[in-house]
Amino acid sequence: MKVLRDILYGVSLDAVSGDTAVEIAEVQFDSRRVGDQDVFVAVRGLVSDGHDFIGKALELGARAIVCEEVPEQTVEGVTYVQVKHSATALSVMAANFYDNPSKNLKLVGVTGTNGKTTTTTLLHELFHSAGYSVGLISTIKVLVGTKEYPATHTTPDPLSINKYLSMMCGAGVEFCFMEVSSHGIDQKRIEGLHFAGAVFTNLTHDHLDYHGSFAAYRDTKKRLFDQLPKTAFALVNTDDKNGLVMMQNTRARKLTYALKGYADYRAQVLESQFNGQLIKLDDNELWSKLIGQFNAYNLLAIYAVADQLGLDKIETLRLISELETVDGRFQYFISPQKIQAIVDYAHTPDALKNVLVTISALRTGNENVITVVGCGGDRDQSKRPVMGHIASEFSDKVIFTSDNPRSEPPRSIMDQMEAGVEIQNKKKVLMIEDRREAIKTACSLAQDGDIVLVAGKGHETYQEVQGVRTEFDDYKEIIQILSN
Ligand SMILES: CC(=O)N[C@H]1[C@@H](OP(=O)(O)OP(=O)(O)OC[C@H]2O[C@@H](n3ccc(=O)[nH]c3=O)[C@H](O)[C@@H]2O)O[C@H](CO)[C@@H](O)[C@@H]1O[C@H](C)C(=O)N[C@@H](C)C(=O)N[C@H](CCC(=O)O)C(=O)O
Ligand SMILES: Nc1ncnc2c1ncn2[C@@H]1O[C@H](COP(=O)(O)OP(=O)(O)OP(=O)(O)O)[C@@H](O)[C@H]1O
Ligand SMILES: N[C@H](CCC[C@H](N)C(=O)O)C(=O)O
Ligand SMILES: [Mg+2]
Repeated sequence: MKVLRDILYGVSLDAVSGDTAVEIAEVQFDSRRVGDQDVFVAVRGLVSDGHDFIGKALELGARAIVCEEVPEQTVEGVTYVQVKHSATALSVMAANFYDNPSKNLKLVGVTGTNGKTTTTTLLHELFHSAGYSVGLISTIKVLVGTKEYPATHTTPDPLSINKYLSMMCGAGVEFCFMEVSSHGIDQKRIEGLHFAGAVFTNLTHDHLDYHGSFAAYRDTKKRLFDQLPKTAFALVNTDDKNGLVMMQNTRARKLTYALKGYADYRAQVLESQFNGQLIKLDDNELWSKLIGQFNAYNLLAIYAVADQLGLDKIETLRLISELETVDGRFQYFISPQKIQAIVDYAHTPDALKNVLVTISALRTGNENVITVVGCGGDRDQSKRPVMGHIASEFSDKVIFTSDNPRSEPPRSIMDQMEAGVEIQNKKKVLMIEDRREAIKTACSLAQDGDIVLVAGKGHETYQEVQGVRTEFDDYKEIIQILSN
């Protein structure tokens, strides 16, 4: 039990009616979860409005209501708190309710279009192998030390975030690495968190359906850096043209990393192969099993974070050289018939291009590249023709297929991808709606030495159609097909 007044500490209040000294069992933002003596925060969403569920929350026993508009009919004995912005209030309340756990460990947020899961997962691995107890909040999973919980979002809702952080504090976790998505920032899921540092990986085309424009998407990402305290570090990739923009208004210590331009932390790729790459990092040479220039950026970022958090540089380099590929990120398999398979989570134009350019550069002869790719339903439609163009331009054969069509007809998503294919590349394209059939066909077209890239779903273990998820795992599928 916590006292409402304490839970509201730091929330900017417009008006209060009723007692704020009441005891509260839990904070809730979903009326369906409300129990006796909870405080219900009514948040306006994209589909519905939490204010419409205040009555339901009261029926279920809510003791207090936090909202932007107090209902005309109020209930005796209930405390009503009016705020400007419920979602912001919810985050601050969630942090208070769990005793501000982000202040009791070192929390580092990683944002950017691509590389968040890779960077945070590698940081978790690195610090774990350096002997620390570490937390992770990512697209793939949440880790409290080594205990694993399933992820629902890349950046979960504020109650979940603070609950996990509080569990981490209880388990003696010293560092937590967390992905910060633009949805998370926009929906104020990270408000009220105390960050020790933040990293910006890059900014390219994604989520324009949600943010409306690239500028709005960029400004949303920037808010993570605007929010940092003076004691934190802000580490940005300055090879990305928006790197410096991120730091414009931050109070944090400004740090940069780059492969191309001048920066505080620098690296250079000296040699690349299918089994890894040789990187010069801070004047030391390092062999990593992670492939592609984009991973050189990720490795440089984690090296810089480790340095900022006080790890020994030489020990860090040794540990980085032992890091394994993250699930579903450039996962490589070579079949008995010498067909090379790569499963990668590239689901944005930039990621797809990076992966295909990396594959091209690693080709030793005239192996063909056969790409299987789709685009998610109910997500940014404008990236579909761009991804269609990239897939066909950088592959010898491309099969457009389904990738979580959600509520959309798969064929129409595939048609939008195909619309981006230039006339001279049209003959490279096949359209196979069923993803399993698409992968099978790609494998049957492949000859000795050829490369089959299956892009877009990476670690995902399901295919989502009309709200129903059926088991599907690209990596398992392709291994099974190629092993028979
Ligand atoms: C588009 C989007 O981000 N939507 C998120 C948003 O939902 P919403 O605005 O539709 O909420 P709503 O259904 O309108 O409900 C409004 C309020 O009424 C409440 N409600 C609703 C119904 C009811 O009976 N009672 C009730 O109290 C809801 O709990 C909510 O507080 O708020 C919900 C509660 O926090 C989120 O679960 C939901 O994520 C949906 C499921 C989602 O798919 N989000 C994706 C796009 C997302 O967030 N992705 C990013 C990553 C992107 C990337 O990595 O590239 C992420 O961080 O995961
Ligand atoms: N630093 C990087 N720059 C560009 N592309 C990258 C980088 N790191 C990874 N990628 C590509 O992007 C894909 C997604 O990587 P990752 O899962 O790490 O990104 P993310 O930012 O977590 O994505 P999401 O928004 O879905 O959470 C990878 O499979 C790879 O193709
Ligand atoms: N976090 C991203 C993941 C996209 C992965 C892709 N497989 C899809 O389902 O669109 C999103 O929700 O947009
Ligand atoms: Mg991620």
